[in-house]
Amino acid sequence: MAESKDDLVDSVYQSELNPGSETSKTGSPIQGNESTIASTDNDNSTKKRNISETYPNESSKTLSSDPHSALSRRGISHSTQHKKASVYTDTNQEVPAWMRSKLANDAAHKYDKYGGRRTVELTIARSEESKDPYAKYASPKEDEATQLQPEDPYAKYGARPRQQADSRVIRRDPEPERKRRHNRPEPVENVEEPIAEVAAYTSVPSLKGPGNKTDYKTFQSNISHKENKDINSIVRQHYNQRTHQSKLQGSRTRSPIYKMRNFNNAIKYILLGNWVKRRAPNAPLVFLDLCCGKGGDLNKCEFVNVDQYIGIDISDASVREAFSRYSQNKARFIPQNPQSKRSRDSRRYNFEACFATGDLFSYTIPEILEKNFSGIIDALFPVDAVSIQFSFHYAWETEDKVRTILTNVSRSLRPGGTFIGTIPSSDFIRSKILKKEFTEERTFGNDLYHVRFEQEPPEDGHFESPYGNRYDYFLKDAVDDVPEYVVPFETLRLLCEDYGLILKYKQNFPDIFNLEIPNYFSKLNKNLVDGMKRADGKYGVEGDEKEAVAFYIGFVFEKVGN
Ligand SMILES: C[S@@+](CC[C@H](N)C(=O)[O-])C[C@H]1O[C@@H](n2cnc3c(N)ncnc32)[C@H](O)[C@@H]1O
Repeated sequence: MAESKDDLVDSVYQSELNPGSETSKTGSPIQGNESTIASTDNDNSTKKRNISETYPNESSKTLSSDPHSALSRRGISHSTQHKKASVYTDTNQEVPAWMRSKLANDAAHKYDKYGGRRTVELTIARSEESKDPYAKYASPKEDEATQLQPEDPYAKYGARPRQQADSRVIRRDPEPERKRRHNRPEPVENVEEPIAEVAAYTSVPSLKGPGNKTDYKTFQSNISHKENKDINSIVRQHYNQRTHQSKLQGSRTRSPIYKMRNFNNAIKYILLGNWVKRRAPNAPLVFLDLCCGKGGDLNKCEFVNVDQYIGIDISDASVREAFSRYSQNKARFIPQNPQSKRSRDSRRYNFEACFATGDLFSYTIPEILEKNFSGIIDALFPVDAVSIQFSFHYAWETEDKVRTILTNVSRSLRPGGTFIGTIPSSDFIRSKILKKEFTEERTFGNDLYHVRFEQEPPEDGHFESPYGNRYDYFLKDAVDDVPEYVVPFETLRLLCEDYGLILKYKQNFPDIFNLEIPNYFSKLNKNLVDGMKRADGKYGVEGDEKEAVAFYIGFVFEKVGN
């Protein structure tokens, strides 16, 4: 267990603290020190958390009657102008109330507001799904009239023992004092990998990418001894490598999945556009992006008029990229209230943002954020929307991980706030199993994507436990056989209820697109729309892409309470 916050921190990146100046020494346009990036290595493989056995009473903080004072970004910047990010701060100095109690108590009681776990027995009802909604997505045995069976009754699912510490994970040394003093981001490098494993990058002939405009270098990861690594290590390495390579690949429009990427982005625009809601007309809109990656959803946050963005991801290279993307596109002057933001410059980000590196499936959000953004929980939480896009499936290795991320979601959201995500469809997977559309290598898919199960999936499509049902996922030019886990949706729905999250919406990607895109065509960026134009002149995906996108669903839960 981490004895102190310092145990959790390997390095911190922060824009130059330079109130009054608009340009930091790193060249990023900043205002005060509001644009801050923090990196907290929260890899759980070498640490354990102490989670209490009962939830404390839900203590959703009521916002101050003046929402601007309660949630104001200025509030944060003012305090931090005098007091740099908390890593530099003596713990004896003034700290927020919740943190004082934390410091006074055993570390085990830290962040009680974020709660612990209780062991609950869920009786999972059988899915009422009676027809196969995936029959229309091309499959070799489409004609065989195979009915979907009802969902497995996961009446009982014990948590698996916590993963043992993995000594193979190379931890970064604490950041040298010199770097801390200068508060500068480190140059991008693959910090947790031995040099040999990143040789592919050092041997790239030109750092400017392929010389010929028509060349495109398809992404391939290079992770050795995957079989001996835990999922966090593989995932982080994979997304770190992807971040580095994406700069060298050539024009994105040449990617074999360019249309599919645009399609997936359109889905996310639709989901966020329909479900991110401001609390009140004059209240700032706060958005928490869990597993934010390279900040691919920053544009969508501008689209839905976010005022404050918080992004967290386990991949440090991705987080740095997200911060850099944000810094380069941040509006020079950000209107300070939602009304004046009607005149916001839509080509820029008219919101404040902060980014941190952390393992969201093993640590609470205060543990990840507070060390570097002292007071942030009091100032910005609860938030209006929590988003987790294309990432939740990595958590379904163990019940512990799923409960930790759901605690993070639920404790972060205001009542009425929304939890919005995209995950692989368990119904789609079951449909593949039932139709026996698997090769002998336990694989289904096509030239664009495939799914390979670690173990023979049960013939009736009902996995014994809802957790730990691992497969390797491949998507050309994006994901290179990275392990993921089945997310049995009915289990997710019932678990969410347990966390005060009620299902409002669930739809597969093709249906989201077909039903909603007419409302969005005129609102979406022209390049995005043009990037979905098919050979037949219509818009959407085609060929192998159809099945690859049908693999996913979007969901929305709402936090209940008052
Ligand atoms: C497919 S990417 C999605 C990125 C982004 N949400 C998007 O839609 O573009 C999955 C992301 O999940 C992140 N991730 C996986 N496990 C994580 C964990 N335990 N904690 C935080 N982030 C994690 C990865 O680093 C990666 O950036």
